[in-house]
Amino acid sequence: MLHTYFLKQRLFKIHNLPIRFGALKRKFKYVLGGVQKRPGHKYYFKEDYLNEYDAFTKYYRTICSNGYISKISSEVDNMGDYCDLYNNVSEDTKSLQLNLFYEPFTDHQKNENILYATDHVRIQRNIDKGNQLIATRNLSRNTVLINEKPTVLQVAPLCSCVGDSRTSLYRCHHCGTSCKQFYTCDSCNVCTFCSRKCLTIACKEYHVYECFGLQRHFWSMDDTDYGYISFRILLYGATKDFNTDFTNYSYGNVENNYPFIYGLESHFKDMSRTKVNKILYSAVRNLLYLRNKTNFFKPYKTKPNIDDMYMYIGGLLVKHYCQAQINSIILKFPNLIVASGLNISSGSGKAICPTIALINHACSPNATIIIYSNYLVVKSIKSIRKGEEITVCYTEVNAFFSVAERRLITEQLLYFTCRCAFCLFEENSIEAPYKCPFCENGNAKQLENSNTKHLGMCTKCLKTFPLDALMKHIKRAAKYKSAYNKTNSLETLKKLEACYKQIFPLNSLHLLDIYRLIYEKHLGLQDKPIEILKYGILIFHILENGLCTLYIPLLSAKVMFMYKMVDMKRFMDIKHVTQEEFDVAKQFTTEVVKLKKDLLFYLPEERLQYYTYIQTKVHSFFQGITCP
Ligand SMILES: C[S@@+](CC[C@H](N)C(=O)[O-])C[C@H]1O[C@@H](n2cnc3c(N)ncnc32)[C@H](O)[C@@H]1O
Repeated sequence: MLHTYFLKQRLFKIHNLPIRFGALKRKFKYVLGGVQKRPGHKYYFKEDYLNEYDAFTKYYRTICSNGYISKISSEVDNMGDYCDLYNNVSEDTKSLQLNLFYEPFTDHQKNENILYATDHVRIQRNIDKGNQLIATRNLSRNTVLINEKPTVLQVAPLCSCVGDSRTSLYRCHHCGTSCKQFYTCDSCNVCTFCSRKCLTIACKEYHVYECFGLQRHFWSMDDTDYGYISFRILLYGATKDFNTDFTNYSYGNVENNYPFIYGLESHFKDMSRTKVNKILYSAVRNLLYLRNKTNFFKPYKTKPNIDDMYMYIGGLLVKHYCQAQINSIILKFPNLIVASGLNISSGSGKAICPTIALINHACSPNATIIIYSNYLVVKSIKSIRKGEEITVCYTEVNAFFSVAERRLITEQLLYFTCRCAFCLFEENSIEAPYKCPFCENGNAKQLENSNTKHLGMCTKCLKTFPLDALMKHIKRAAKYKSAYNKTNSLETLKKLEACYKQIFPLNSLHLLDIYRLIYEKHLGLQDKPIEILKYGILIFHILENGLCTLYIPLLSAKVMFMYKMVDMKRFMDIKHVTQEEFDVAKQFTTEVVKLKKDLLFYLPEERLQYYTYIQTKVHSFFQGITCP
């Protein structure tokens, strides 16, 4: 029995295992995956990651002692006969396979320091989010930023018991290309490859270990299970001697991307116990499969301390499972479904792309990931300013949920509290709502401690100040608010606005609500156009400040706003405005005119011409107006 075997191997004396194993590995110079190891490689464990490793060994010890290990072990040992995978595939299906979506990108400048990226981006460290990608110049929409081939890929193999093979589309198991002709592995007849080269590499590097399991659906391959991809990352690491050294400062290496996979975020420590147990179970299962059903460990069987090796691999499987959860890109291939009308259950999967994994999440993102056959391409979906962070949306959250709802989703599913620009802005308005008397637009909060109950502290300059004066305004504001709710009078609302300006920063959401009410409910065509312009501009300023970037609804709203101004009969009659009003209006119209470049790629030509006409008209009006 396996557990007795492990017992014999003194598997449980593992407290100082990393050090012992480091020495062990150097001693072994072992052979993995049929590839002869080069001598002299360094092996080490990073202090930070001992936790996954320790957790695995502890779990293993527990399930060995309560007999559970024999249950998993017999599950692996009794894996049934393989199914009739692939036999049902007709000739017709084969003729449906086309490499429709291959689109090589050759026209962009390569980044010298980041593998697969264009020179439009660079890496920066952020205290809250770790690595982030930053735009090195102003970018227009639809710009290619990264064009990456997955380092590790999971493509669910085609099988009649998983999906209807007659309407399925084939993808290369190794590189993901959708292909016209394919080759299959002789022994499993399950995995399809686009070329003999892919087949040979796959068989040599990892397929030899997975072949048996794939025939028997050992891995579920569904969206929420990362057992298979963690196994594949491990096998990729094995071909690179688990070498996690990177000597120069550039990010990514085609020859050995394992150090960069190894360095990916895992959030192991943030996961719930149930989740961790699921991962540990998957790791044990994979480990037993490797041990019982493949010759992965064969080169070490005769060596002492083979038990250390098992624990080391188990720890890595846990680590890679966690990393895959956080960093894999789910491949749905919707472009293929739309274009071909095919069910592509066989074509879906996951990809590990260390360069794309540098991109952080945002609830209002400025880039997206597109799948082109065997490439994953990151393209901008908005115009991006130089220095702005490149972001994509990881999950089904969007800016229309509240910050609390969005954070609940990222915390539960992805183990981090979202700190994107949009969330921070909203958070500040809720958690530290007050105006700081010392710095412009600083957000201050009330200190919680009972001794300091009447003290406020600015989150920006960290200075404290008495809240008494603010409290007076807050009381007064409450009075005005209830009065407004009863009377709906513009006069009261303006008093509330004045009061809010004493309490909240000028770009706060509280003031936005007031401006919106005034603009949408109280100002009509009979009012002074300059008043309308003033409140409209205030609304746009707050929105832009919050959203941090330019995006299409905001842009078209701005132009529609200008259109409204042009349409107002009395607008053209304005002869005199105050210097202040004039400056604000001029600055705004100049900004809008500058946006033409952005509009250029957002709008069809007819609409663009129309919008440009409006912009120019209002702009020239303000250029021509006289001031006292
Ligand atoms: C795919 S990685 C992105 C690169 C990562 N910053 C790094 O240093 O490796 C995802 C991880 O980045 C961090 N992250 C991404 N977006 C974030 C956000 N909006 N707020 C806070 N952390 C974020 C989280 O730790 C998340 O698990």
